[in-house]
Amino acid sequence: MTLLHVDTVSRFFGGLKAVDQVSFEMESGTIMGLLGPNGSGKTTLLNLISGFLAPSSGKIIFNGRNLAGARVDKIARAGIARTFQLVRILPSLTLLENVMLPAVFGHRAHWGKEAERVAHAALQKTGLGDRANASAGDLNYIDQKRLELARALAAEPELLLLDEWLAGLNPTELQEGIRLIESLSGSGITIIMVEHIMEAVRALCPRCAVMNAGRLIADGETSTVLSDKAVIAAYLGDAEYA
Ligand SMILES: Nc1ncnc2c1ncn2[C@@H]1O[C@H](COP(=O)(O)OP(=O)(O)OP(=O)(O)O)[C@@H](O)[C@H]1O
Repeated sequence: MTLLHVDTVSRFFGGLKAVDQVSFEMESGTIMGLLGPNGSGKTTLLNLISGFLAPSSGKIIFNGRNLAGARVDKIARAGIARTFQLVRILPSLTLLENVMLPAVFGHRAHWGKEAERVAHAALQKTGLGDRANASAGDLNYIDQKRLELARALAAEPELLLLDEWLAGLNPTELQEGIRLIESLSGSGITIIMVEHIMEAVRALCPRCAVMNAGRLIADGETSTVLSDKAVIAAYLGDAEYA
């Protein structure tokens, strides 16, 4: 079943085409890497899908409904959650309080004990289960990233958008992170992951799409896409192919 259809979506900032007529579809339960050089429009595209920005034109059809331009809270309720490149945890709250908020305001709008159960489950999945009452402000970098992911998972999304969630991890943490995303994907969540770490893309994503200067320049089987001339040129900055 098609879960997401991004249909000729564009977003301009003044004269800059940050996202330019991008189209793709995703089947439910699949995982896709979203690649591209710095400034190519990847985060803007995630912002458009998650409602942090409205598209200048085009449709974003999720579960059959066009969500283009809808408010962030409506999109979260519809079943889309995301992580941010710079983590957005609430340092003055406990880990549990951090994940309770999306459990309440996310896809299934839980209350009371049920919200607490979902929040605990999200902490458990990300390896923070035994620290629910610790202060988020005391976490080290990897644990902040885990909490950022737990917040997205507590919203119980059907579509999870990861914006360089693996960036900055050491080699051991990276392997743990890859296993964690693998298990999420195995549990049926549909995932788009913006990622620069090719090892992770190859390990996790049978499909990847590549952006350059706002346009989608490739979309297909990962090893084919990564050996595509235009993709290599985009990464190397060769205007002839890019
Ligand atoms: N709010 C904004 N206002 C103006 N320009 C913006 C805004 N957000 C992004 N841009 C511009 O849009 C283009 C695409 O940026 P975007 O952050 O989406 O790229 P990216 O592929 O995610 O890059 P990176 O890999 O460095 O995160 C860039 O030229 C950027 O400067």
